[in-house]
Amino acid sequence: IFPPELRFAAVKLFNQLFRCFSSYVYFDITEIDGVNTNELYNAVQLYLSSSVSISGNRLSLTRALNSSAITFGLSNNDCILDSFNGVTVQWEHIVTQRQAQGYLWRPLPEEKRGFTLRIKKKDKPLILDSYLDFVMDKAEEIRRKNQERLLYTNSRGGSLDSRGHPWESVPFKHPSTFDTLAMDPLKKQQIMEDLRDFANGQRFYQQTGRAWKRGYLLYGPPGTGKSSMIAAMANFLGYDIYDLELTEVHNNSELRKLLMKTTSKSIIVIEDIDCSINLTDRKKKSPVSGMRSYYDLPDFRCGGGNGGGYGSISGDDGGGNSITLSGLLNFTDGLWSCCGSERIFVFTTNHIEKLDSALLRSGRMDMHIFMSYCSFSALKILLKNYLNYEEDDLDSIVLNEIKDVIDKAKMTPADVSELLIKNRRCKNRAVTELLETLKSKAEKNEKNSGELRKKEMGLEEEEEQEKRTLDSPKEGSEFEEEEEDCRKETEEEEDDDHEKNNNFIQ
Ligand SMILES: Nc1ncnc2c1ncn2[C@@H]1O[C@H](COP(=O)(O)OP(=O)(O)OP(=O)(O)O)[C@@H](O)[C@H]1O
Ligand SMILES: [Mg+2]
Repeated sequence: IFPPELRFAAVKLFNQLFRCFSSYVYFDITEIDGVNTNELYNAVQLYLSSSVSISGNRLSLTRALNSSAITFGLSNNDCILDSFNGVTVQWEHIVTQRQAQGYLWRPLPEEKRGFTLRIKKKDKPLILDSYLDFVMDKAEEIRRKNQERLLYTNSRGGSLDSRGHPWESVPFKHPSTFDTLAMDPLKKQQIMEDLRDFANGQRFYQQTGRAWKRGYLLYGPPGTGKSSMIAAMANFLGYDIYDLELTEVHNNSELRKLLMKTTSKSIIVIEDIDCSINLTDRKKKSPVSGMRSYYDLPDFRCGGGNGGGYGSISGDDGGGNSITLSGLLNFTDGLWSCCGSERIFVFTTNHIEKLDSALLRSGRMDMHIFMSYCSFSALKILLKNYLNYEEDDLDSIVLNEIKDVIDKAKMTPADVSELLIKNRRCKNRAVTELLETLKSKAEKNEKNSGELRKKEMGLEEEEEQEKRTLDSPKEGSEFEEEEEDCRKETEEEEDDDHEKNNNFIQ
């Protein structure tokens, strides 16, 4: 009976009256704002997926491109309550049919989707100030967690891609985690806590006026898990990895450009740093110039031109065609290192003694982590991961035997895991072979160290002998000794006189 316009006006009036007297305010977040996609809508959807989980009756499931996880979402016209700082809010997912449209340059979906946020009027300031920011941050975190991580490399040697990017990326799917990493559990815990503190430390870094970055140096013999640790760090934090190949970088400014093109929340890795650049103490005098230090000198690069070893020194001092140590130091700790934030630098080396102390100081390499040979606690982790062995499953006699020899054997986790993989079908054989290998290695090491000790003792004796022959009295020295004695006596007499005089004066 009523014309539609009148009916629409009446509903609108009723709604307005209702909202006037209601103690709630409503915010509509539509999927498409005009013709642009509304970022907030996607963020809310993702955020709610973490709180909805699998508890609802009817949920919508999505899996985005490049995502490694399925996310749950609210179904059409469903509601969910959320609380933030003690305030309860309600989200409603509203889906309606879109009315027929005229010609659009970009066709819109047939359904009109949006979230309506209902909050108490008195809570409005709190919600608008921080809740929506919180939702955005949380959504970003979930997105990062679900998204595949990327491994970037600069192996193109400085050339840029069509978008001006010097880095090439591939999906990063390394399965190493802190659970699979065999090392002392206490040390592992410390590293994990340090990483967690770093990732949650935005306010701390701001308060203390420090750039939000942290450096780790992983050192130890080959096969002790340095690269595996980097992968575990990336998986733990959900960061991308930039694997910087220093031998592909031609000069300091190229290094800086590479740094500028890295994103936040990433780990920048330089593996085998001692092989990539000459990193002797920058205070040492250069053998070539005599005046300038290594710090000022251009780098002697590995594998450059003359195949292996450090390349030759060019006449250039930094701005030209090779990286210098100072360039690298600026890269890790200079003003440029803080473009972007939340960066972790990881350097690895087999020879820490070769590195410049300037590179090792706190602020550049904040934490030095020694990756050691396989210890008993590390072995237990490997046995559990590779053979599904718990400590109680093993015979205590065998366990004690292993405990006795494992440190002396100096076997790397890589060697141990290889042995376990080889025998993974027969657990008993794996353990017996492991024990045998450990014993024979321990014996060999002891024999070697005994021989070395003997050699050293022999050398020491020879040196002593040489010293004795050099120190043996020469002709005329007796007279010198007598003279020395006389001199001492006169000096003592003089001192006595002085004392007497002094006493007297006093
Ligand atoms: N601590 C460890 N925990 C678990 N697995 C390990 C560990 N160390 C080594 N491995 C195994 O050995 C292999 C080699 O280890 P990784 O590449 O991490 O050693 P690395 O210390 O980086 O050696 P390099 O100095 O030669 O680069 C890995 O594939 C991993 O499976
Ligand atoms: Mg490695």
